[in-house]
Amino acid sequence: MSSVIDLSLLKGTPEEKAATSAALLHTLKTRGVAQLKNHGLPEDLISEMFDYTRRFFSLSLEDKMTAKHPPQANPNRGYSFVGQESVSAISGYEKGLPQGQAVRDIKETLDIGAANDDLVDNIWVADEKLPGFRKFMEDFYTSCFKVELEILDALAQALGVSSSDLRALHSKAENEFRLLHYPAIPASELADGTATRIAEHTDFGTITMLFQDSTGGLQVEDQQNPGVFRGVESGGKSEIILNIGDSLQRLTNDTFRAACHRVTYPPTVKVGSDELIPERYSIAYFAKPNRIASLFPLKKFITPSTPCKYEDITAWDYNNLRIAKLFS
Ligand SMILES: O=C(O)CCC(=O)C(=O)O
Ligand SMILES: [Fe+2]
Repeated sequence: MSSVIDLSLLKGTPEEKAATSAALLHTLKTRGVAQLKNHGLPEDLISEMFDYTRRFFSLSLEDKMTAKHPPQANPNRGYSFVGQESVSAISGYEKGLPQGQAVRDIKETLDIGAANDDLVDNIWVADEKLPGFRKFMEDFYTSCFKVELEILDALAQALGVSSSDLRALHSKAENEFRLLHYPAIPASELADGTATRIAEHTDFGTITMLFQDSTGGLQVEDQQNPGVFRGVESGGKSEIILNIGDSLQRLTNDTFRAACHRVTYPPTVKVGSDELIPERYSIAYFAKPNRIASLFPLKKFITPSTPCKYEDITAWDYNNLRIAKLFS
């Protein structure tokens, strides 16, 4: 079955909406990720976003460091240089596996939040370094929020929960948005397993909407076959790759499990060869519940045969618990 889902059908007849929502749920539960087309974000806008992303990372290190991410995890805003953040510190978290196996991520990132966030300000390079960048990214964030709400409605329908309740949990748009650049490196640098592009992990929020260029290398763990990772080939830059994060896993008491994913060699490059792995750009929009929202599983998912698996915690406390390890 093709896992590319036409999101415009959510605006179709009630039958089309129900079938599309069900297909989304099924794909996420089996494959771990769903590839979405006709989601409403114009192709030109996405091209421009990749263009700005490329231009940001092409600035000198000195310029990028004028917007530097603090050395600690919080506030999670600004530019992180190659080596600053290590995702392997949290690999296996939701599986309860031992953590902290040291693998370096060879990536640089820029973390962005809502322009009007109550708690945390964004950290930008001066506008004259990259005119229009800030405005573009702030607007793009808002456009992603609209798509997020449509996806949440569809998931609510397929799960049989109230879509207004799920929307209410996300009403403040306290989301995060990350630009990523994986520089070109010789394949031999990844050969001994002490470095990768991004180590395996689950995202912390509700859902993640990811855009990737055509380089490849993104892999997701099959939900039915733990330990088996499959490549997610790019269906073009404007495709959204959707995955579930830890917060939705908790809210649904494991009905949905967060998809474990990583980025490594693209399929075109032979493992351990001395070929150059081409650079790669991606953009991730992490939809998160409001900071004050409770992540206690929703009533519908607590039954005699599926007893509650999680303690109560706010989304913000949970998020901070998870990110604390990333920059230590
Ligand atoms: O670069 C990618 O495709 C994935 C990035 C990612 O998983 C993340 O930033 O959480
Ligand atoms: Fe991720």
